[in-house]
Amino acid sequence: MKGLVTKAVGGFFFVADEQQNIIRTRIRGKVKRKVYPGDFVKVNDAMIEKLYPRTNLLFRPAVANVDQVLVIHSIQNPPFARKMLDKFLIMVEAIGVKPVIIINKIDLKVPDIELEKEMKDYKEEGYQVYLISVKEKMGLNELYLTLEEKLSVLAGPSGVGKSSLIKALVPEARVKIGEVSQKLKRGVHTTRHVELLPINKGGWIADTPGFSALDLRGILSENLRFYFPGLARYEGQCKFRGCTHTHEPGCQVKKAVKEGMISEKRYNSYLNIYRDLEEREC
Ligand SMILES: Nc1nc2c(ncn2[C@@H]2O[C@H](COP(=O)(O)OP(=O)(O)OP(=O)(O)O)[C@@H](O)[C@H]2O)c(=O)[nH]1
Ligand SMILES: [Zn+2]
Repeated sequence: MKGLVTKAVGGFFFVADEQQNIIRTRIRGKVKRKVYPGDFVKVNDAMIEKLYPRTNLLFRPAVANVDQVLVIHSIQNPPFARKMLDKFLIMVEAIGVKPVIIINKIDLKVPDIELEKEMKDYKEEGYQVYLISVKEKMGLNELYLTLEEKLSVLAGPSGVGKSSLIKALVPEARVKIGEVSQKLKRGVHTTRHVELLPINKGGWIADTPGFSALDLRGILSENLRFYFPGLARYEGQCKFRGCTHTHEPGCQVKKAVKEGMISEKRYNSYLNIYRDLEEREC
């Protein structure tokens, strides 16, 4: 059978079939490459015989074949911060995985934030945006649908509700199993093993969130424009090849900002982060 590795621990690999039934396997010595959660493998007699090629491999958490990263922020506690959200989006874009924006805690009333308006820019740029409250179970059904048939990883700053969301999404019994095995593991190992948890109709979510700390190391200012979909659309249309859309004459991006085709806030965010990166590169 072809299966999905959900967890690798102590020389064992837990592999799920299409119905999300999980069996414990070992691996044949002839499979030389390291196998990660998210990998597709061929299993015979509870032995992994083959590793299928992967589309990507994330680090921290180490998960293969990630379909989307759910970038979660909260409206309050911690307060919503656009620059922070933009940086998370850049990180996900840079690894070539699709980001999905989630704003949590919409049950908290914040008079000076018009969330719908704030999110309009992102939607126009092509991002899926979900406004939810894990606490009040608002918006979760809609979110559920985007998780079908996909492997998702959560990312976002501390305290925004990542663990709460995972618990809300994964059926009760499965979470309990996860918690028990977590306790058992702690006694034996100190390392944290990523586990993929089944959600719905072939959907999986990693129980360990990705990069909660933010740094854009490895991202060059000259490449930043590719990680803003609204700007990337104009690639090759400016007067100068490799135009960074910052100071060059004949820039179609700047023109589009003036004409209201590109969100001014998003463009300013680009300039702001561009300068941060440039400063670091000096
Ligand atoms: N008001 C409100 N509080 C929430 C909601 N979701 C989560 N919280 C609370 O926010 C706090 C942080 O939630 P966690 O799920 O631990 O957040 P996290 O992102 O996993 O945090 P880290 O583990 O630090 O990365 C907890 O006190 C939750 O009860 C929500 O929808 N509304
Ligand atoms: Zn330009």
